[in-house]
Amino acid sequence: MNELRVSGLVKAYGPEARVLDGLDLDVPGGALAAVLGPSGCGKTTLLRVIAGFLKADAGTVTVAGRLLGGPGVHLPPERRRIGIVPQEGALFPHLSVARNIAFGLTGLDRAAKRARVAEMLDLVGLPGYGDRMPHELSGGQQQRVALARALAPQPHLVLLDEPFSALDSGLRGAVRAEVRAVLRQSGATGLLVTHDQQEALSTADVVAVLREGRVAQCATPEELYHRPSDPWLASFVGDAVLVPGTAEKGVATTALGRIPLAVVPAGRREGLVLLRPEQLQLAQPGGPDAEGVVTDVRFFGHDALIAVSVDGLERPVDIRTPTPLSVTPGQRVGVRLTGEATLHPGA
Ligand SMILES: Nc1ncnc2c1ncn2[C@@H]1O[C@H](COP(=O)(O)OP(=O)(O)OP(=O)(O)O)[C@@H](O)[C@H]1O
Repeated sequence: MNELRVSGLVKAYGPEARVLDGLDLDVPGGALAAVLGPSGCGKTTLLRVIAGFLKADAGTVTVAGRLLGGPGVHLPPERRRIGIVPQEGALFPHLSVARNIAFGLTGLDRAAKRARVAEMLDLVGLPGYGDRMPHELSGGQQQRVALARALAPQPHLVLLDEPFSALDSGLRGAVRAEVRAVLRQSGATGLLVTHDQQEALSTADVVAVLREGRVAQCATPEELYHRPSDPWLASFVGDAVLVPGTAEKGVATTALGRIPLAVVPAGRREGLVLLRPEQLQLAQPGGPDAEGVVTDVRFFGHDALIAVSVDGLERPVDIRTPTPLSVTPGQRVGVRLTGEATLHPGA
């Protein structure tokens, strides 16, 4: 299988700038992994080292069991069997769609090349587009051609560097879904670099979050969202409600109420209890629930975030609620908890 294994990768641009600091990452063959992280955390550097454009100072890169880079080994990019889908402007503007796709096809005769180009155009849903020039395509079509070009030489791994950032938001979701489907069909492993957490969660099979030159957590989107390893990850991936609490016998007690814990710590522990805003519900005041005053309402169309200053808590908490809205700022409300939380001891 086409699994990607990155082990102990170190890359510094100078004595002060160690961008990758012993990074480990394993992606199963055929899976699409997203690399997510704050700006400047080293996402592009990681991609460039894997592609072979940059040499690592230490560590190894292996794809489909082949050592591509490591001590004394540095295969050039064209020998790595890695396809690349760069950001916007990826296509050669003076070449037709067919010649763009055929660009990396070496060692095939003309008929075989033509057949492969046609196969790729079918795969990305653009049959008959071979004679068009890139400027005659929409942004979404251009990204599909870029994907076809990357997949044409049958790579083991495809690197996608923020490939959707130039598309408007309406188109982005559809193109993402298509790209994911095409990658699955091709069998290639994918590595998608993005700083858009919604994109990472909705598109990838696994998400690796980079922090300080290493992978802070690599997990399925659901696991990352519901079981982040620490409060920083919780706040970086999605909206987080973090409140002090005490855990005992699998239940956390907080100013918001009591809530079962997904992972039960031994004995009695104190720490930060993580909830997501959709786990908080508005309730009638004067009942058994925690209470507070609505301080702010942010409307998003399908739902809204209601900030509530809860008695006993320093800062307001966010509650995600369906619309139409039933509350206004200044109103006193009850707050009820649902689901399970995680406790981050000593945080
Ligand atoms: N050629 C270079 N020489 C010196 N420093 C560099 C070079 N390329 C990148 N850096 C630095 O390395 C760090 C990581 O850069 P990189 O482009 O890998 O981050 P990134 O996570 O892709 O960022 P972004 O999300 O903003 O694109 C940054 O601090 C950047 O300034």
